[in-house]
Formats: sequence, structure tokens, C-alpha cells
Amino acid sequence: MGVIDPVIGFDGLEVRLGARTVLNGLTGELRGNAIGLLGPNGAGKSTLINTLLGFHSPSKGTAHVLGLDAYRDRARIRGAVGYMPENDSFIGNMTGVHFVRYMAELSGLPSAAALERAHEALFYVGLGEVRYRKVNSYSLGMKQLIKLAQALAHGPKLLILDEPTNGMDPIARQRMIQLVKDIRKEGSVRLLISSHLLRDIDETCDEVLILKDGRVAALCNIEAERRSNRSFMELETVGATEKFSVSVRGLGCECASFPDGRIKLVIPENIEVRDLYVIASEQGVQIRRMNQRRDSLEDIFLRAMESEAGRPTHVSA
Ligand SMILES: Nc1ncnc2c1ncn2[C@@H]1O[C@H](COP(=O)(O)OP(=O)(O)OP(=O)(O)O)[C@@H](O)[C@H]1O
Repeated sequence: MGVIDPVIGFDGLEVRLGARTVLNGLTGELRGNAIGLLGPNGAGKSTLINTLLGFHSPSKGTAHVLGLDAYRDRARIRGAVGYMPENDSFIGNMTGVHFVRYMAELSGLPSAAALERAHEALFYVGLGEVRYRKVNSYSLGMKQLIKLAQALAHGPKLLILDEPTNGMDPIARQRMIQLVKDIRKEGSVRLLISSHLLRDIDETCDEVLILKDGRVAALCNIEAERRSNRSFMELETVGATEKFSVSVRGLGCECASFPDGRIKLVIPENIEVRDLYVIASEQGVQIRRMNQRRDSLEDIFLRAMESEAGRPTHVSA
């Protein structure tokens, strides 16, 4: 991958399956270390992943992965990408270590190296103890972990995880999320994570692509969003609210006051709640209740769902 190549890029990407246009004019670049892929059922997430893996030939436009054309260079992409599918796709009567070795061989490693990397990958995900057990004896959580191990074993540059926490109980989910965070922190592998759970994406990703009806509904850098995030606040007050509003505006807050004493504020980063109390006491205003919240990934997702198809609502560098 060249220095300036995005991890994933699309240019007018259209993919038709049968008579249907499933991906419709996707354009954009994703450069994050961990990219979340969100969208309601049928939005086109699996089709997009399959396109990035070279299984679908675009009917128009292009998709690039690590600087390679997703369709034309698909053989090279498969060596550089690790893929954890949503559905179980095991050879159940193989032992864990044989299965992972086999998958690493299919991704291009010679047999001895594949065996060594299979042991390492299984220990890494916490399945070292059970690596000689047959895969079909594994619990659901262990099956998710071995899918991750087989995706990692050949040393990919990009890891595509499709619903990595599917069916996991809270403790197993936390372990999977921690593994994903560790992989991201270690820094040698980029991640593309598709999930129905906003929380999974919120906890692990720094960038998000939201699809709706086969189009880009939003593409945003979550970390930049978080950094630039302004805080929203609603106050319930008693007293001279007009004077109070004038003073908080003087601090740099946006402010709307209502006759019933409610005041809605957008407060910049450098203002603290304590400053509002100081002004209130100076103006003889009593603050009875204060609700504060920040824009969350959920807000970004809901705005994207409300947007007109094909017109991204929220794009930030
Ligand atoms: N082989 C196919 N032929 C025709 N239409 C298809 C084919 N595969 C998928 N589709 C349709 O394309 C649309 C997108 O499907 P896709 O599986 O990519 O969505 P998704 O976002 O992954 O959904 P989910 O979250 O339910 O997995 C759906 O309406 C689906 O019915």
C-alpha cells in the first residue's frame, strides 16, 4: 500500500446481483485504523464485503483495497486480507489447530509456517488449551474466536470482521471486543468491522461508513466527531432567565430560553458546568435541573437513516 492509498476506496461503485442494483454509486475513501460498517438489514453490507473480497465484479465504477483493484487484483487481495465471516463455515471434524493451519495454507502460507502460525493465532485468541479438540465440539463463543484466529493466522494487513460478537454472552463479547482493541492498538493490521451493534462499533472504531439502500448515507471520522463534539444541555430554572441567558451568551454558549424557565444551551469545550452555576448565583437564578448529553454514534446513525438516500448527511475529514 502506498503512503497515500486509503485502506478502502470506492469510485462510483455499482454492483448488480441478478436484476437488482444492490450497491448504487458508492464513492468515498476510508483511511481509519478501524472502520465500522453499519446499516439496516438489506442495506448492502455483505455485498460490499464480498465485493471487497473480489467475489463480485462491479457493473460500474471501482473498489480498491489497500491500493489494489478489488476485482482485478483479487488473488493478491486474498493474501493481504483476513476474513471472519458472519456464518459458521468450519470443517467440523478437524481439530482447531488443523483447521486454522488449513485456512492459513489456503491464504498462501507454506505448510510448516501455517502450522506454526496456527498455534500462535489460537493462543492469541485464548484457544490454546482446546486447540486439539474438534471444532464441532466448541461452544458458540469458541467458534467465534476460532473464526478470528483463522482470519489472523496468515498475517493479513486488513482484517474484515463480519458481526464478530454474534451470539456471544456479555463476558465472551467483552473478550472479543478487547481482542479487537488489542489488534488495533498493536497497529500492524487495519480493521473493517460490520456489526448490527452500534456499541461494538462505538467501542472499537475510529471511522464509520453507514449504508442505506445500497448508498452511502454517512461516512465520518468518529474520533474527529468526538473531539469536535459540542455538549448539549437543558436547564430548568426559576428567576430572571433573560439576564442569565445574556450572561451565558457572553461566555460563548448558544442559548434559547422558554417562558416556562427552560433554557437550552450548546456549550463550547472550554466552558464548565461550574461557570453556569456561578452566573446563576450572580443573577439570582436557581438551577433546578440540568440534563447534559453529547452527540453519540447513535445520533449520527439516526440522522443518516433520516437522510435522503444518496445524500450523505454528515461528512467530516
Ligand atoms: N444474489 C442476490 N441476488 C439478488 N439480490 C440479492 C442477492 N444477494 C443479496 N441480495 C439483496 O441485496 C440487498 C442487500 O443484501 P446484503 O446481504 O448485502 O445486505 P446486508 O446489509 O448485509 O443485510 P443484513 O444486515 O441483513 O445481513 C438485499 O435486499 C438482498 O435481498
